[in-house]
Amino acid sequence: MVLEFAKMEGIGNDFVLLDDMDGALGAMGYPELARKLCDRRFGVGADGIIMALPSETCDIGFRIFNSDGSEAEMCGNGMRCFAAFVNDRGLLSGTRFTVETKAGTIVPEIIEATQNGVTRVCVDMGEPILFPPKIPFDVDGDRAVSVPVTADGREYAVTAVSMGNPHAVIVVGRLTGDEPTEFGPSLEVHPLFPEKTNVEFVEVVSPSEVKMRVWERGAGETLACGTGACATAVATHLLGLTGREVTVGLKGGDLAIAWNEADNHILKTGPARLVYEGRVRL
Ligand SMILES: N[C@@H](CCC[C@H](N)C(=O)O)C(=O)O
Repeated sequence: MVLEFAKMEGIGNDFVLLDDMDGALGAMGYPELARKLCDRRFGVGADGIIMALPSETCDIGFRIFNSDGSEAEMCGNGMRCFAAFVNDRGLLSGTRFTVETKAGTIVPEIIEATQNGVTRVCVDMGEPILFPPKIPFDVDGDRAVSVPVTADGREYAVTAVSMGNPHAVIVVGRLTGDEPTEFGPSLEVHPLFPEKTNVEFVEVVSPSEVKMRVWERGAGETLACGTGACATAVATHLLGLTGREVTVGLKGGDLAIAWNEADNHILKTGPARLVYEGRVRL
């Protein structure tokens, strides 16, 4: 079977995008398809695959599978790539549309049309949720923003934020860059996170700028994570370290995050780029 795909990236977080509006690929099993296509030696190579699907509740449907075949509820960088893919292929008309995901309805808007393969997209990522519910209340009866978590004999102050998918955000003094591979694997499978978790290590540069490195659930260290950048902006704001608008600097580039006070929604703005289009034999 020969499959047509688009290889795209959002600040270095890369994906294989597939049009499955007619459901023909579902029979192959998306998890297996993800493992095969994401393999960087025997496949195309990517952090995940993203499917464009029909939807009964939104303009279009979106599913994301990590490189290990596990399904995630949402993907922030992937959503910008998806919006550019949908727009460039003419799957929908208009520059703003509703997308059904396992994390609810997400609304991307193309704010700068594709030029040299690059599209600028702003995504309404919805509302963040502090979790898990087991997190204790502090002495004043407020919910603690972070909890101590021990993994591999080390203690971390973790702020757990769901953007539909789980994130464990840890503020460190100064990033060395080795944190994801050193500490990510044991935190990803910590029992506090029954669905496993993405792990973000964060250095606060100023009230409007942070640096973040990430270990992703089901994909390992990646160059960037959009939902992770949103979770980071929420955590650092709740910890009193940043304002509601922050630039998150990742290995692959920057994302602008704004947490709107009026409706509690998070807007994430950044680029999406078509790397190439191709055909692969499976
Ligand atoms: N890189 C993504 C998140 C992809 C899913 C994640 N690994 C998970 O399992 O939750 C992003 O940009 O948000």
